Amino acid sequence: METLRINHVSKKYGRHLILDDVDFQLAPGKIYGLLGRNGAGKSTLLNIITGRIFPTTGTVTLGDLGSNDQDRVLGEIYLMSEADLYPKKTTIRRMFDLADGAYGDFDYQNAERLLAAFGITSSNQLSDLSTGLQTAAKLTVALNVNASFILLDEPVLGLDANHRDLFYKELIKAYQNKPRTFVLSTHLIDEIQQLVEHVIILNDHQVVENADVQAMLDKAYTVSGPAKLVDQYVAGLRVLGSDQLGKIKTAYVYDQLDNQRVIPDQVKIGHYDLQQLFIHLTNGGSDNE
Ligand SMILES: Nc1ncnc2c1ncn2[C@@H]1O[C@H](COP(=O)(O)OP(=O)(O)OP(=O)(O)O)[C@@H](O)[C@H]1O
Repeated sequence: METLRINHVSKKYGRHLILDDVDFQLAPGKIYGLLGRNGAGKSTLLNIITGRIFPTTGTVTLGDLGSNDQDRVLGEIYLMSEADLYPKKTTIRRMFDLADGAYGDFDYQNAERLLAAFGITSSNQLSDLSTGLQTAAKLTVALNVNASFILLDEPVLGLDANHRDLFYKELIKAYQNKPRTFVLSTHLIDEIQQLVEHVIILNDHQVVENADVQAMLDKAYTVSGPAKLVDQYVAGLRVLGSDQLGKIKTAYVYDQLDNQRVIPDQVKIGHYDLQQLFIHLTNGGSDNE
């Protein structure tokens, strides 16, 4: 399997810049999170990667396939999105057949098993299902399609907690049975923190973080205590934001701590999670500093 490269992609709608020089790679067999606030450009980017929208500048390439091999590139990428591309009255069985026709080797048996777990059958029409069960049907296609890169735009839209839990377990199962690259674009960051290995964060039209989750969390420290001592301790470190309650300040550091720096008794060091990190990286400096 080969690496999918998003090369300096920019997108403008009229004078509005939606994506600005977005450049990153998707390695084979890895689970990614694509995160960004509402309107950050995630769906636009996923649509560009799957050839549904053209970029204004930049390219998407797979391995050493050239621009003449666009069909082969697109044949390796599947996008599940909220957009309803199916004609009215399409049955789920027909969705399976379409995925089989386009990508070959659709796993009908596993798909039927998963549908049953979601409480639906393949004779159901997509448009007759509730929002959550439409998502479940689309996820069933996505987890059983024969593509090397599976992009999931809002994969848990409308799913209840039980069905979200089922989806996360099935995603791991699908990945373990046949390692492929999955990209999850979701706002439920807490729920995917354990699932994704690598995160790409879009903010203000650009990629502001592109790193392994563990490496990110390893430098996400809270430093709390009397404001003056906290300020002294974090001087020179990258601080994303801070909260202050009375005289107690908490600074959100995103940096390696300096082992040589003595931690004063009244200062406590802790960790914060991916969701907090996301908020601080994308809040446009509106912290209570
Ligand atoms: N066809 C279009 N014409 C003009 N502007 C568009 C078009 N499609 C998207 N946009 C704009 O591009 C921006 C990014 O939209 P996009 O749907 O990619 O964001 P997103 O990160 O997926 O957002 P959300 O998390 O809310 O779904 C938004 O400001 C949106 O209004």
